[in-house]
Amino acid sequence: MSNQPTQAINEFRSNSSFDTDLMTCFIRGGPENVRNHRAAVTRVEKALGLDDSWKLPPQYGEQNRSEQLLQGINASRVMLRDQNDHGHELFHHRTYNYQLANAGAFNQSLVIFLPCLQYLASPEQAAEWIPKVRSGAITGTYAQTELGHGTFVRGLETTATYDREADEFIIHSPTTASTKFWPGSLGFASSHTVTMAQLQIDGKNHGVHAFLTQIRSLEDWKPLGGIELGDIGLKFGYNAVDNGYLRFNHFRIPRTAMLDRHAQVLPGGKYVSRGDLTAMYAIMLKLRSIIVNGVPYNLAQALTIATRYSVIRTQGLGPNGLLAIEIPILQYKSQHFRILTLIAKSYAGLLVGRNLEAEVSVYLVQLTKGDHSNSGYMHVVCAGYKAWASQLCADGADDARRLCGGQGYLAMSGLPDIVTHLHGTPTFEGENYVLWQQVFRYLFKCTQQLDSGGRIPKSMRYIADGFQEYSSGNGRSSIGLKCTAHGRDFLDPIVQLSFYRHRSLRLIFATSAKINRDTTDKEPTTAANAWNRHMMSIIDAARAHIEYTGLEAIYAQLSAIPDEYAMLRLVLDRLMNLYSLSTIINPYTTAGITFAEDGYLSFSQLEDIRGLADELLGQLYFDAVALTDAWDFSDASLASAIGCYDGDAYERLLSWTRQLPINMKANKNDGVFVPAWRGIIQPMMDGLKVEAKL
Ligand SMILES: Cc1cc2nc3c(=O)[nH]c(=O)nc-3n(C[C@H](O)[C@H](O)[C@H](O)COP(=O)(O)OP(=O)(O)OC[C@H]3O[C@@H](n4cnc5c(N)ncnc54)[C@H](O)[C@@H]3O)c2cc1C
Repeated sequence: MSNQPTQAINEFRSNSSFDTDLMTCFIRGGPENVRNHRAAVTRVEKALGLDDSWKLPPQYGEQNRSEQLLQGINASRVMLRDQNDHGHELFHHRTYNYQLANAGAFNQSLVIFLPCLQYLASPEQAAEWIPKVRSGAITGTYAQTELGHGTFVRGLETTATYDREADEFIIHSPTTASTKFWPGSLGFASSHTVTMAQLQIDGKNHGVHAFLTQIRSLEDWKPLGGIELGDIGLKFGYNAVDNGYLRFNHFRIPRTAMLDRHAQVLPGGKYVSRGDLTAMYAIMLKLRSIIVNGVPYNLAQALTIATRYSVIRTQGLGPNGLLAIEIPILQYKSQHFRILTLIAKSYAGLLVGRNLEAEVSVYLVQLTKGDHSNSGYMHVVCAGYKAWASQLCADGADDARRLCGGQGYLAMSGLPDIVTHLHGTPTFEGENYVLWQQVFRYLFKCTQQLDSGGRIPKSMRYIADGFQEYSSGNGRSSIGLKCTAHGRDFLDPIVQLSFYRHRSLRLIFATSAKINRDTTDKEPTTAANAWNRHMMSIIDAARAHIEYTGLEAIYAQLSAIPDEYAMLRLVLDRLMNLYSLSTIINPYTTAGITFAEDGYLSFSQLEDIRGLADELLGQLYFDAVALTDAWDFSDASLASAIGCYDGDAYERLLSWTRQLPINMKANKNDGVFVPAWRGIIQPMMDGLKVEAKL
């Protein structure tokens, strides 16, 4: 190990402005959580043989598809066992290496299959099945998506037809497009699924319902008769899990296998609806909030690697090429800006996620009391934050990868796996562009209510307050409004919230006005066409609303920070100021246009904001390493040759490179890669010699 990089990285650590351990406790929710989590991760890493950071992690060897899956299934087994042996649920939502739980073969069982039973099953069904899932006696997944339909659930084609004689359902895949395709752990790791299928009784379709379906024998794990299934192959990411396909050929299950908390089929075929959507809402909201809470960790993983590497890597002789020694790349302003604004986003995601979790918990209690009054609002909040957080973190992690230059493109940097994993999140559990529309649909309804003199929910009060100012004539009445702040005013959260609020109101009312105009003009178009025509404005407005309420959530969290973390206020304030201001002036995105396009913020105000962002970057420079250390990722969980805690990137990368099986095998043959030499290169050379003679 060489000392130089460790010294460089430690210099940052000793110059940071806050206590890293205290920040870890803040991030993880207290010292006890930190201790328990560290102990569990250490046990799992040891059991998987990952605890020596100088040893090449197995995934960088020559793993084929089968070996990747085996490694993933084994890791999942170890996590499940650790939870059972030590009585905790730390891996229910995230794996030991912080991937969302659906990336682990049996974790899928806990993150989605289990909640389906908790919220969709009757008490009797739940009592029978839940203990089996918790202990691992059965493993399950959630089979909704089909080849032909993912987003549009009503379009699913799998059928569950009631057979009165046998008192059973016949589950069937009538077309190629109805093949279940994508569910995690479906290929080989699950014994059961919750299958979403169209319920048919006496030729009448009752819509999509959930059926607990055993798909494999618990004796020999063979697929049951009438079932064809398997893995869907290599994916962009998520390769340690067996996302699978499944076809049903008139497969029979008992009538009691329909999860019947909110609808039941009685013996003889009578359909009884309890009209209770609680269950569906609860699961969807919970899963989305898990994503919102999970993805900032993945962004922070990518940034931990990129920050450590940017401190130890030196390249070039300074901005003018005039310095005598090469400088750490973090000193280049573009690197400095990108890393710190991304770190700010990871903390923004953490705080928004925390706020959301609290809101979801309150809502779930309301639901258990039969109070649905908040359902529309909570649906919007979870959909919007899921779309916001998944995009922010996926894009951010990819930039973190680019921040490491060529090395970031190496699998052994750990970054491609983090990035590709994150890039699944904008797609599953509600495709983001579809979710943005759901957010706006709710906002649009609010504006229609106000137009007709009605009232809107209290949680949307800012829209009611802005109604007079912003609503008339395509939002034109807001055009003359100007922000009056200048200079250091922009560091005031109230000022920041005021221009996020302005932008959101303006876009919501202007977009609503455009849709209304198109549906009521002389040549009216249908509402659906108007919607489609203005979809990009719709997405802009929905985003602006979520970014405004997200910033409110961030400042609400900061103002309620417990006393024991008061010492962190300064650095967190700086970070959140940087997050809020750099969203407007970031030269790499066009998101800032909507803050200024109507003249609300002037050129000189934007310059003030740029100056303040610059000042914040300077204040946070030496905090960069500590801000990422504080997330407390072990070396094994990062699986990065260039991002280990000691900063010894070059030595470790070269060591791992030498351990690559392809190099080890070649070295046994004096550095010759025999199959390439014997099979291709040698015959080619021989051919060239013959040609040359001719
Ligand atoms: C890693 C991963 C894990 C998954 N795990 C599971 C699982 O466990 N169980 C399961 O059932 N499924 C799973 N899925 C499937 C996933 O839920 C679907 O892929 C997702 O719902 C998107 O649906 P789709 O593939 O049909 O995309 P499509 O809906 O076909 O989307 C394609 C494009 O069309 C656009 N589009 C579609 N509809 C609209 C619209 N109304 N307005 C505007 N644009 C639109 C989208 O924005 C997108 O750009 C998983 C997927 C991934 C990637």
